[in-house]
Amino acid sequence: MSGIVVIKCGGSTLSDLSDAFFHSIVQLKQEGKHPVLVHGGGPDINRMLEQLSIKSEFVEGLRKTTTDVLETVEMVLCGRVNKKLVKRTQDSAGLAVGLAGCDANLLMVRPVDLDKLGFVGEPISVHTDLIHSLIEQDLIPIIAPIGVDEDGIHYNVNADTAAGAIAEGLDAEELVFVTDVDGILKDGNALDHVTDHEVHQYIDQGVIYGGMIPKVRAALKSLNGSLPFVRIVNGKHALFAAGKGLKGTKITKQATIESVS
Ligand SMILES: Nc1ncnc2c1ncn2[C@@H]1O[C@H](COP(=O)(O)OP(=O)(O)O)[C@@H](O)[C@H]1O
Ligand SMILES: CC(=O)N[C@@H](CCC(=O)OP(=O)(O)O)C(=O)O
Repeated sequence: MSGIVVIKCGGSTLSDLSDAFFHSIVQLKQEGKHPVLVHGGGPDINRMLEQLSIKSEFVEGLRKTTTDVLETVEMVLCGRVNKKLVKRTQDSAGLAVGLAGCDANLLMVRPVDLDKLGFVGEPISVHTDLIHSLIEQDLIPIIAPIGVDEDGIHYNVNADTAAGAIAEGLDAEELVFVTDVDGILKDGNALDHVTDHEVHQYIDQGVIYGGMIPKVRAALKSLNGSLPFVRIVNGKHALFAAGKGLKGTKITKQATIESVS
């Protein structure tokens, strides 16, 4: 199916997303494209864990996920955050269906490292039939990043990683990371274009760090598939419908930079 646009909404920007943002996603659908939202919700998870006095820590950017943490992550992502996004989309006259990667075995994963990280999953395959049928019914899928393994066990998946895998699995024509900065910043300025080669350099130099690392890693992985470029944009001003012109940073492979600029 052509025209699929995967939009990853980061937890960092969820409270900044405007009505215009959701209107533009619905408009994109009306223009014949097929938006699919994948969301995070790290800050909301942190707040709930704190309220419940459940300790959690990050190991190399991934939340160590015990059984208690997993239960809280599912509650926050599949319950609160997912349904808020469904509401915002429907308030903008779209019809949305909220689901998680464990529904209908959409996002199949394996544990990254059970001893070190607990129930943290890395995607191994994506079953796209359900998403395709939702799209065919003119619905906008909104997906929480909970994966499932072949034994039916649920896992917490970094939302950037989940979005990259889902974009690849759906053969999306676009993948956009919506976050709380204007793109990849270097010396205080957002870069227009960055190549895969430069991304590696910036990670080594410490220009790209923290929460930006899973985004660029997911972007680089997707560039090995069908996508010619991946964007990182600020949720405060991102608008998707035709003619709006998404700003932010475009990540491409070295060889394709000229053809997509
Ligand atoms: N070079 C960079 N340019 C922009 N942001 C960066 C960079 N390196 C690290 N970051 C950090 O990445 C953050 C975005 O990642 P994260 O907080 O995980 O957001 P999200 O919830 O949207 O996934 C930015 O707010 C910033 O602190
Ligand atoms: C394994 C892992 O770290 N999962 C993330 C899932 C949410 C997420 O990625 O949210 P953001 O996009 O807001 O960062 C977590 O528990 O925070």
